[in-house]
Amino acid sequence: MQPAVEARQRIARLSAHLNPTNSQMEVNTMLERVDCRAKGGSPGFKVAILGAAGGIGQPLAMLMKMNPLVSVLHLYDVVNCPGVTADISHMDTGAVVRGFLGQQELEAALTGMELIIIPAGVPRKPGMTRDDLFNINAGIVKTLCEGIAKCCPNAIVNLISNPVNSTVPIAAEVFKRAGTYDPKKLLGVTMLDVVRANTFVAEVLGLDPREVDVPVVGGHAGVTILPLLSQVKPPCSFTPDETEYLTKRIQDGGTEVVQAKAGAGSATLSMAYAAVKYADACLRGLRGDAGVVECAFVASQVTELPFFATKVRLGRTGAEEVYQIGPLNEYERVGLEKAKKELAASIQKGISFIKK
Ligand SMILES: NC(=O)C1=CN([C@@H]2O[C@H](COP(=O)(O)OP(=O)(O)OC[C@H]3O[C@@H](n4cnc5c(N)ncnc54)[C@H](O)[C@@H]3O)[C@@H](O)[C@H]2O)C=CC1
Ligand SMILES: O=C([O-])CC(=O)C(=O)O
Repeated sequence: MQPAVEARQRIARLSAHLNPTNSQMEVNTMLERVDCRAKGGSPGFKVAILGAAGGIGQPLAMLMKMNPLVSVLHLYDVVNCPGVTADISHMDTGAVVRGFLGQQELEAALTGMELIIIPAGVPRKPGMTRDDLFNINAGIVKTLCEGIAKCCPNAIVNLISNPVNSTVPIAAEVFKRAGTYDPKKLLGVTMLDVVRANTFVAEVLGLDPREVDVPVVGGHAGVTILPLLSQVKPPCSFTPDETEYLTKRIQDGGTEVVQAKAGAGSATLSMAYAAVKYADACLRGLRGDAGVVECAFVASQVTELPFFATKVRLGRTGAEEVYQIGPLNEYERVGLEKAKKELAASIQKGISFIKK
């Protein structure tokens, strides 16, 4: 074809794409066509975000588009995805971005993906617990995981949707039913608890949060969030008052944001930051980097419970090693018993949702 003709046709396609009378779906299709030179061939991983148009999804999509380990970024949601995709796709970073709208495009969104991040679902309002989200979010997570089992059974899954203590067991049961369950690849994201713990502990110690490492074990709701202040690095000690203040503030960090947002949702920006920090660790593990260790809520034999959050080593196949809790002081031993009691019920609730 003559270069001039080709250029005119390309401009015609672009003007069609920019025509405000296009429906959302047409814009979506045109975006892929206009994107014809972008083959997604740069080195990196293929990542999908499910719930990409939400409060967490949008900043998460932006930060993943900035991650040099990502070559292809699929954005999926049941609403507003074409707009978010168009917006993010203009960023001059390496990852090729494609948008997918609605259940009929879920399979296309998932096919070929290596890491799936799921922030789909409703957030809390003041006065609610994370468990109050179960009735809506359980069904959403089930449907999305059925799609993953069918279209990308080998992908690593980072599950953010609450209540994480129940949605991770739900996902495991869906994958077991489909015959695709690999416990190493299903990771409940508890990174925000660690991010908060590092921040609040650094404040008390007068340190830079980037120098602080606080293991947070158990789960992701109230008393199941158990910061291990006796294992903080750099080594330090806390008074009983400091221990009480820090433990409560870390456990109630989510509620602090829900109340401050006063009905407009829960943590989104700090969560997107934490999700990207965690996804980046997963991608470095997949690449084969040594010594990538972060906390996550995973299938575990560390306690008598089938799932528990501790530090895990991330490698080419996912969570390749689940670390023990380590030595606890008396305050933490009491906290662990409370955490396990609540966790056992939340895990069972998730399992029963699929088995019923
Ligand atoms: N694990 C953690 O540390 C944290 C978890 N969360 C949880 O993350 C979830 C999302 O929170 P936000 O982004 O603030 O909520 P949001 O309501 O702003 O966004 C959720 C998005 O999910 C989409 N969605 C709903 N059903 C869907 C489906 N079937 N398939 C695909 N997408 C679907 C919605 O259209 C919306 O765009 C909530 O359950 C919240 O509790 C929030 C903060 C921290
Ligand atoms: O508190 C919520 O509902 C959201 C969440 O999980 C968190 O911010 O830790």
